[in-house]
Amino acid sequence: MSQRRADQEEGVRKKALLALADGSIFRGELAGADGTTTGEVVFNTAMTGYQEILTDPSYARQLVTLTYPHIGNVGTNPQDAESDRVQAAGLIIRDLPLLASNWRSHESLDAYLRAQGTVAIAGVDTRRLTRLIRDQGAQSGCITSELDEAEAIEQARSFPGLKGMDLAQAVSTETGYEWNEGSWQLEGNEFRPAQRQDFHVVAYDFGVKRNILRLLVDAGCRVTVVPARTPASEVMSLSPDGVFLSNGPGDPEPCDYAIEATQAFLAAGVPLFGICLGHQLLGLASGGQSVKMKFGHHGANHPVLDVESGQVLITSQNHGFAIEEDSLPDNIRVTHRSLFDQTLQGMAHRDKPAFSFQGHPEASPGPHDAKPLFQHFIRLMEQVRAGAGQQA
Ligand SMILES: NC(=O)CC[C@H](N)C(=O)O
Repeated sequence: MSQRRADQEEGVRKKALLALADGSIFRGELAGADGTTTGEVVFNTAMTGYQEILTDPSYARQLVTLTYPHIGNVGTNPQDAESDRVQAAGLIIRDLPLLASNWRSHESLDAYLRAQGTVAIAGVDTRRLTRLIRDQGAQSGCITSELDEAEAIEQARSFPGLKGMDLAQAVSTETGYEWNEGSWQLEGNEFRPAQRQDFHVVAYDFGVKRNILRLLVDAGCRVTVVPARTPASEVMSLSPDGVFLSNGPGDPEPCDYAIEATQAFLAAGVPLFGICLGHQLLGLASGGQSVKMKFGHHGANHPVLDVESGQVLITSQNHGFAIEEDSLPDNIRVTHRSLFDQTLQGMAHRDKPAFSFQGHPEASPGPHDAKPLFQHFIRLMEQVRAGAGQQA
């Protein structure tokens, strides 16, 4: 059913601007909440999944530019959120359609953003902005419906950038909980209930996306989610078959508590699977180094080479930091590389049951080519349980 967006007409007409730290100004109209927001400006090239992107905790403190020009066509719904709220610091789009139309839609994007207090700007020349970021690198920005140009530039410059920022503990859950919900099913428009619970997985929440937890449940895991700063000893007392290191925002390097815990799991030979920030933490815990990328990878169609099989996976990506392949010790083998820039996309320990992936096998949004990695984690837990193997 179509929803007329009469309630947002006023908001769309109100002027807003985006200022970058380099002094660039983009003029547009306010979409979402009135006010001012700052963060690191990045671009995402996915053509679908704006609600999943907005609610992905890995986007904390970032102003997300969506390069697909029409954003809002299918409205928003309660099921597609990857966490309990909008996590991106702001949204930058070309065109906010006048109608939101989809059988699952509950609310227009504009109304949703306003309810969430998220400042967004529409009518921006996102192609110019994306080229600027691609050429000069991600930079700090400010979206405002209330400041003048000079004030907005000053605000943009006051945002220090994500390098050195530990945001994982800022977005993590305060208390542990059990997660029992499987993936969303078209039939019945509902989430698949947990079926088997063959393995107990403790999942660190550094900003975890719900679809990761759902795919662990689908794969036959009982999932206990724990806060980012939970010591390894506490996790070990839960007798997990495996430990999962989640995605999350910010720089992995200052997360010393998580790096330390990961080292303890490696030493104990517990099966480990890391996604995105979790991959970076495994890299650091293994002796590697992380770097801030020029503008990162944010999209849903990035080709990644599976080094051993020679297969190319089309993947979902969202990261601004990376582990440097050259910094990895000899006991790590490279399993995946980006075909865009050859950066490290996946690795495994040769002598421990630990592996990780830089992209997003849970997609949401994006293609499912890398989804078999969840089965790989299951096989690893099976092998360790059977005492048959120590390699990822
Ligand atoms: N999605 C993620 O987990 C992102 C990891 C990290 N914050 C980065 O930007 O590289």
